[in-house]
Amino acid sequence: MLYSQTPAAEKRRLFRERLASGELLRFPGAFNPLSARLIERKGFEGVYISGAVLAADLGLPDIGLTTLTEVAGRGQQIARMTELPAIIDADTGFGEPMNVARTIQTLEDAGIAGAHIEDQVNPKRCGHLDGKQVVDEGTALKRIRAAADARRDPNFLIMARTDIRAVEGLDAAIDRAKALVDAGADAIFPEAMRDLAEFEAMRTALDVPILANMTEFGKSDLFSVDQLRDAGVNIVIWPVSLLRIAMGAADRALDTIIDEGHLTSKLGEMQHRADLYDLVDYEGYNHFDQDVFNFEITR
Ligand SMILES: C[C@](O)(C(=O)O)[C@H](CC(=O)O)C(=O)O
Ligand SMILES: [Mg+2]
Repeated sequence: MLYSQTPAAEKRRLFRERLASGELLRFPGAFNPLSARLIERKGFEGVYISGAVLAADLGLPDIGLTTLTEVAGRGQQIARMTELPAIIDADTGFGEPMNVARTIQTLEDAGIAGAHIEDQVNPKRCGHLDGKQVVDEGTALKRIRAAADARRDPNFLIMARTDIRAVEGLDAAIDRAKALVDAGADAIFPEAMRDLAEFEAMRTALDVPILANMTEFGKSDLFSVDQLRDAGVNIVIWPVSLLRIAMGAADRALDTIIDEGHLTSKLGEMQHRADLYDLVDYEGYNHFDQDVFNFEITR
């Protein structure tokens, strides 16, 4: 009822414990707070909060237009809806290293379990677009040092994302990732890896957890959970997938209204009212106070 019962510090502690176990943790992207509940209900290990989804949700391209306030606000709304740890996309940290420090503290306050900061130049763009540019190593390391020094909860996961693979190749990505770990990154998000061998090379080169981004229609092939586990990946995200699926379904449903004049043929594809009520726990509110809510739904 209402919100998550697990305090943020406890979510982070449990997340660190699971990450240390070496198992592959699956983090689908929640495109809103309600979908975070669904992800938890299905038994996933965590929730990813995507910058691309937040931008798209606002009708914006993913080119660094969103602000820390917007990202932290949406992150808080999503994180507090689930007992699962949430990892959030903090883009380039929203400015200079001092801004990065403030970003991390703000995300801690929002109840987030970890964040990734990337080494693109400002303004950044989606990691799967052409024409990306990355900052020099010194600037990238400063961002991560600032992030690691700023956190107050040592269990808040600082993940360094490097976009250098698409610009300078795999060897440069491995060198950059090693330097980012030395600067204090707890985990590495190697962006736009092309194939499994590249993930394996990253795995061999690093002692910290690595993340695989299984975003569709991008530069990486799409691998299964089993393939990624075998390659030694520790966290996998499907950042935009649920939004793509929901928007695809919405698009088709609008066509159906135009073509058929009603949505009867789509009922089987819809989340039933009973399932929605179950997900938001109407029953819990009913128990809390019969005067506030005393409604039953039957199929
Ligand atoms: C992971 C990512 O940073 C995101 O914002 O979700 C994007 C995803 C995408 O645009 O498909 C990315 O840059 O990979
Ligand atoms: Mg992003």
